[in-house]
Amino acid sequence: MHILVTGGAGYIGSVVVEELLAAGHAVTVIDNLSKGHADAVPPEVELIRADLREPTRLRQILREARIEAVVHMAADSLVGESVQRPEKYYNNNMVAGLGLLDAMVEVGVLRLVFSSTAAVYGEPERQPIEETAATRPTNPYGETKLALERALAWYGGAHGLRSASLRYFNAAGASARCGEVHDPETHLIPLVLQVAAGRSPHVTVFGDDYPTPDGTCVRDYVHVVDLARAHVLALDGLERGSCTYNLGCGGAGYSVREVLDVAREVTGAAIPVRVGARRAGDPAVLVASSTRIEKELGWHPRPGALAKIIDSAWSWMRAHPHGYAHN
Ligand SMILES: NC(=O)c1ccc[n+]([C@@H]2O[C@H](COP(=O)([O-])OP(=O)(O)OC[C@H]3O[C@@H](n4cnc5c(N)ncnc54)[C@H](O)[C@@H]3O)[C@@H](O)[C@H]2O)c1
Ligand SMILES: O=c1ccn([C@@H]2O[C@H](COP(=O)(O)OP(=O)(O)O[C@H]3O[C@H](CO)[C@H](O)[C@H](O)[C@H]3O)[C@@H](O)[C@H]2O)c(=O)[nH]1
Repeated sequence: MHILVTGGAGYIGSVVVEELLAAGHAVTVIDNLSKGHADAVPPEVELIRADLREPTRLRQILREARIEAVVHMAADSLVGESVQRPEKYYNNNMVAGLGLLDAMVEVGVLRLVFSSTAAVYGEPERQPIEETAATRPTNPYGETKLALERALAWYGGAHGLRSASLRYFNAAGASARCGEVHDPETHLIPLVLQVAAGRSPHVTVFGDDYPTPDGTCVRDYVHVVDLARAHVLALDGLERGSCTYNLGCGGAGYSVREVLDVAREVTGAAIPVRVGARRAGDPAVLVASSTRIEKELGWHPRPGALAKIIDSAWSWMRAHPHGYAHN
């Protein structure tokens, strides 16, 4: 198929593009490069530098490139910022998302894989979290992602749009070509590795008084390459209808202190730590049950996860000490 990847110059998007190509699909990327990097897009893929909120351009791209399916990853995705600036998230995640759906329906592109998030669950009552758990987002980021998920269900009924909403837990790691470069960086693993590389003096642990075994937050880190492979499976799965899947590694997850310990083993660096205040909006534990996608689509994240994830990110960082060459 010819697939349009929105946000394909971003961290996860660039790896999804690699996996789609490896599966034999043709790919076009649309990205406004607000956060993405032109160099993250493989040279054989057309990168259209445009904003999703350009409706005429969007329809033209869908028609002229004869797009058959869309992987929609373009979004703003910082939980804290979304609380400070809800309008930015309602605009870019919900309004722009709805504009994309309208363009797709008008042009007759009726297959979509959507990047959703564990943030739709808010503070879940039970771990691991199943897709049937209550969705009660605690920030505008999760709220706007959930709003688009719900719109997808209604557009499906009315217009025959088939969709897969993939609720990612914590994406981490790198492929051989693509790694995580955000400015500012807010994610734990790249921040820890910046300290290991001597670029920052210490990691701040956001709270050590959570009701968890060592007092720090527990998360479910999933290798970005495994995550990307799920998109290929989800596209194939659309033949059977619409669906919603969690994407995590399950198990017990890893606390912030466990992440630090594994990073020390992988890098051989001391990685000094300071304990700071809790970060607003951080649930204590977020661990996925990914049983549904394992059973229905045969997706299996690779075992031995965290050390391999951190090792891949560390290798990429050392090979690309200045990140990407262009934006
Ligand atoms: N990183 C995670 O752990 C995580 C977890 C859950 C969900 N997600 C979701 O996965 C997706 C990708 O996340 P990421 O970490 O790769 O983020 P990212 O910021 O690296 O990538 C997003 C890309 O979208 C582009 N973009 C944003 N708004 C756009 C617009 N209006 N028009 C065109 N391009 C636009 C940005 O330039 C960027 O390249 C997002 O939808 C995010 O909400 C990420
Ligand atoms: O400097 C830091 C950075 C993070 N953390 C902690 O490390 C854990 C992971 O934090 P990240 O910022 O790496 O990731 P989040 O769990 O906050 O966010 C991820 O999960 C969210 C859903 O809950 C969203 O989907 C978001 O896009 C995705 O990156 C959290 O407990 C956080 O408090 C620290 O202690 N210090």
